[in-house]
Amino acid sequence: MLARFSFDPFDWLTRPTLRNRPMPDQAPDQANEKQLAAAAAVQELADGMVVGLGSGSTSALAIRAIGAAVKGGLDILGIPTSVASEQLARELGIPLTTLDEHPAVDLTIDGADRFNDSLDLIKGGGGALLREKVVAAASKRFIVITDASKHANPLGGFPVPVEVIPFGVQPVLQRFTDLNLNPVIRQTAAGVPFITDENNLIVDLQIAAVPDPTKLAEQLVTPGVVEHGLFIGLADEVLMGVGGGVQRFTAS
Ligand SMILES: O=C(CO)[C@H](O)[C@H](O)COP(=O)(O)O
Repeated sequence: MLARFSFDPFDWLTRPTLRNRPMPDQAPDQANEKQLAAAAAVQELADGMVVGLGSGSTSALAIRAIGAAVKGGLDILGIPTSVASEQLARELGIPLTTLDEHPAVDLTIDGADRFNDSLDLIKGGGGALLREKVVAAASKRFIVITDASKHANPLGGFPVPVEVIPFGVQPVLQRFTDLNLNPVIRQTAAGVPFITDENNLIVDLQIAAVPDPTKLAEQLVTPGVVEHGLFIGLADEVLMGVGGGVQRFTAS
């Protein structure tokens, strides 16, 4: 029988769900950095665009700014990457569409849990990585918005989420344990497994650093895994709020 729990330095992450996740305590600077990055990304929108709407607290700020722009006359269609983002976009009156109607997305704006100088990302802290990756991969341009705490070389300092079908979770846990990846099934505040918008489980790999994201991504491909939170070669730019401004990282 696999041990399901060990010391969890990311305990806050494993408890709440995306839908009811309280914002972890964040310094005013961090909140301001997120706001600056979100506002800068929204400047890139233009009439007629199909826009991927990311998930998480930074994306929510961008969605709010998009909602205000739409009220002011901006003519776009949004494709949300989670149920939570869809609810927020609807509340704000942002017209929505689907990948069935628009399989090519002009621009997606989404947050990240970590990024490195190569613009490899760890995503899925909110459990929305599957839809996020589908939308990012369908996008002509993918802009990531973060505060300064998300920049990490090597990539790491945050668990790598993996979305797994419930039927296959035990063999997947066994494989990841054999690879010394310290897998833990994500739990909600109520102590039951977190269920994604696609009705799967999230297994968080509690590893300190990901010096070779491509190698780890290859190791994660095994039956039962639907997708993982390593976004490699997808981001075109990261807009990182830092201090009172925005630092722009571009893919080389
Ligand atoms: O990948 C994500 C959700 O699945 C989020 O983009 C990521 O967790 C960043 O969230 P926040 O902006 O709240 O820090």
